[in-house]
Amino acid sequence: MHSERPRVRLHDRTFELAVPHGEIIGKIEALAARINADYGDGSRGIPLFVGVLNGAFMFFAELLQRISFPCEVSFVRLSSYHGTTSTGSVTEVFGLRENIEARHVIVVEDIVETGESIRALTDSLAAMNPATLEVATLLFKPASYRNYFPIRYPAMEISDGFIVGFGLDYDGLGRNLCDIYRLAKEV
Ligand SMILES: O=P(O)(O)OC[C@H]1O[C@H](OP(=O)(O)OP(=O)(O)O)[C@H](O)[C@@H]1O
Ligand code: HPA
Repeated sequence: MHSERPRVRLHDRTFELAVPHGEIIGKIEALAARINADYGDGSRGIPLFVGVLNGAFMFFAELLQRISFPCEVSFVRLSSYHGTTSTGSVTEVFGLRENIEARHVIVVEDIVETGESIRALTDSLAAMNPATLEVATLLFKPASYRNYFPIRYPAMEISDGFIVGFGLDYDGLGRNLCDIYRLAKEV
């Protein structure tokens, strides 16, 4: 049967609408309210939000506009490559200039799927001795998650399937879409 959902074509694939813009914003507002309730009393000093480029740029901007306590922002980039040893894939973290020791840090991701990226990032940041370290993510795929670090602040949980839009890409395309789309089944 033909689907009525709006579709976009990126490279060789078709994606269909999964989460419209208004619903995304509603989820971000609810998440910001939770974070404001947890951090807003000032007892944690000036928390630092660390956005993970590239994918988190749109979620980061929408979330931070709704944070009501004084805070600082910073960005990091993760770079994955396959090592020559049996340890396999290695992920390095670039770009953090702040000293995060004894600070309250919230990492902001677009999506947490297997948790490999967030494991590399939280391991690396935890070694710098922050007072607390939490993860906020626009999308969380619990069925794929294979990490130990708890994801305290997911805006949305989603089932498996490849997602684009609102910062997320398929081979470089789709980050500018204001809605979230899911890879359509081939017919
Ligand atoms: O939980 P995982 O299975 O590790 O997947 C999630 C990671 O994958 C994406 O990054 P990507 O390397 O595609 O970079 P991008 O942010 O530039 O799109 C996303 O931004 C997360 O960092
Ligand atoms: O579903 C996804 N879409 C785009 N990038 C991703 N990185 C991990 N999962 C995804």
